[in-house]
Amino acid sequence: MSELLTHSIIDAGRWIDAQGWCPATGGNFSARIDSSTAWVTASGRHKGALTPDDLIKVDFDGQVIDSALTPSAETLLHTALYALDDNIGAVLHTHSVTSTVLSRMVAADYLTLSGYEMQKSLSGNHTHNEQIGIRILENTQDMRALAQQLTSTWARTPLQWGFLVRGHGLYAWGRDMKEARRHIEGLEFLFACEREMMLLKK
Ligand SMILES: CSCCC(=O)C(=O)COP(=O)(O)O
Ligand SMILES: [Zn+2]
Repeated sequence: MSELLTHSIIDAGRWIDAQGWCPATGGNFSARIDSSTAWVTASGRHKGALTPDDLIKVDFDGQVIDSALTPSAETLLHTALYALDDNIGAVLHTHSVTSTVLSRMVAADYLTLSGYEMQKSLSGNHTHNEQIGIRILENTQDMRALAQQLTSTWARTPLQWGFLVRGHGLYAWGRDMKEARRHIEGLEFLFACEREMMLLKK
């Protein structure tokens, strides 16, 4: 089971790198093991060339279990998501050009999307006609503060599919790695469309 999980992270990393969404050690990934632990990528590794040795078991306080390696600097965002929603099985974080730029072009707390058929790539969406909001959190190097932003926004309104961190990148999740991959791919596609629309309107 654990081997399946670790390989799902390694495969996701190769795929994300092939899309150009995790340049220069950017991004990090994780998969839930059980109700209190997850596998997360080690900090500072190129996420397109991960091996099983680059994966670390952590608890939901971000504490390392049985490893001398340093987990992702952003581990607390992954573990906060697992603690917030028992249905989250995998989390992917990308540093695409589109997510980085778009999150700086929109000044508001939410990016609103509507009118796109590809909204249906996000679970629970059955029409292009709905308005969907993707929360934009303010970036900070203080991961406890960023995890706190996430937790307090969630307490007001639970988030779905993913969120942006301004000038930084995208987090997306799913019930399992397959769904997390669909959500990150769907969101990246929708963001690319939105960025293109904004540029054409200028
Ligand atoms: C050059 S990447 C800057 C850190 C970051 O935002 C990231 O996603 C990667 O950090 P990690 O510690 O997971 O390697
Ligand atoms: Zn990052």
